[in-house]
Amino acid sequence: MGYPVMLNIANQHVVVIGGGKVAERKIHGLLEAKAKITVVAPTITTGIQQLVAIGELIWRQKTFSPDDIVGAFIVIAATNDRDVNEAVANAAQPYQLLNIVDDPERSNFHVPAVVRRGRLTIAISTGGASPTIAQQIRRHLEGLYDDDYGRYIDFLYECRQWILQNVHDEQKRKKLFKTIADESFRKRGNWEEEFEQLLENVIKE
Ligand SMILES: C[C@@]1(CC(=O)O)C2=NC(=C\c3[nH]c(c(CCC(=O)O)c3CC(=O)O)Cc3[nH]c(c(CC(=O)O)c3CCC(=O)O)/C=C3\N/C(=C\2)[C@@H](CCC(=O)O)[C@]3(C)CC(=O)O)/[C@H]1CCC(=O)O
Ligand SMILES: NC(=O)c1ccc[n+]([C@@H]2O[C@H](COP(=O)([O-])OP(=O)(O)OC[C@H]3O[C@@H](n4cnc5c(N)ncnc54)[C@H](O)[C@@H]3O)[C@@H](O)[C@H]2O)c1
Repeated sequence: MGYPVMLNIANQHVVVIGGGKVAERKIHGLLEAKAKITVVAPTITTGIQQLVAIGELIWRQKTFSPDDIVGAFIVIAATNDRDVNEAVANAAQPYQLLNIVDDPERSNFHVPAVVRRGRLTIAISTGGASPTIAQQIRRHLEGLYDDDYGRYIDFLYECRQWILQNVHDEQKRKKLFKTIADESFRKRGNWEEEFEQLLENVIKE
């Protein structure tokens, strides 16, 4: 059973071997997390070419060699050649995070399907059973959690930071956190005004 985590990979070095359709999909997810990406491949998709042109990542136009992954925090082997992907697996150090797109058994992590709504992240994994089902569940959840929900989550984040800084009474904090996380509060939609009012009331108590 996999152990789910949220990795902070901002400014971390990621090397993607291969520049096809699957590599492009992984690159989009990595860019959202602000990774520093190097792609190693003799040819890349037009989508990746555009990202190279605007300086979002570095392309080394070559076939894989073991020195390409030295110092990488994450290594993704995404070529269409099983032998090359295996060579990448053999070159990786045990402490590197390794995803081989055609060999889940030799990978030490898989990439889940993801819904992002503001600070909310929902990751879906079927543990290699069916990426297509993971995609279906993602689409289903995208319908349940809309952009407004994301704005609500971001609002909660701002409130939480403010409360942690300014409200030192633990009972009051708990009451505030609980109230703004209530479904009825979210649905009424006057988040800012209600929060101001709530603060006044709770602080007076
Ligand atoms: C979720 C998602 C994330 C992402 O890639 O970003 C993802 N695959 C997605 C799509 C997708 N992948 C495939 C198809 C074609 C239909 C089909 O075959 O079913 C489609 C659908 C499509 O392309 O539309 C084929 C496929 N995938 C893997 C193998 C090899 C194998 O299983 O051995 C093969 C056969 C290759 C071959 O032909 O040989 C392996 C993996 N794919 C994973 C993740 C990991 C397990 C996640 C899990 O189990 O939940 C894992 C283990 C490793 C990894 O890649 O991390 C993304 C959906 C994103 C979204 O839409 O939200
Ligand atoms: N994990 C997944 O989500 C998933 C989904 C579909 C397919 N797959 C698997 O992923 C593989 C890649 O699929 P694709 O559609 O992206 O393939 P693709 O044909 O679009 O791209 C292959 C890429 O690999 C590069 N490449 C080939 N030899 C190389 C080498 N020696 N060094 C560096 N780069 C090299 C090519 O230049 C090209 O950029 C498929 O073989 C399939 O088994 C995985």
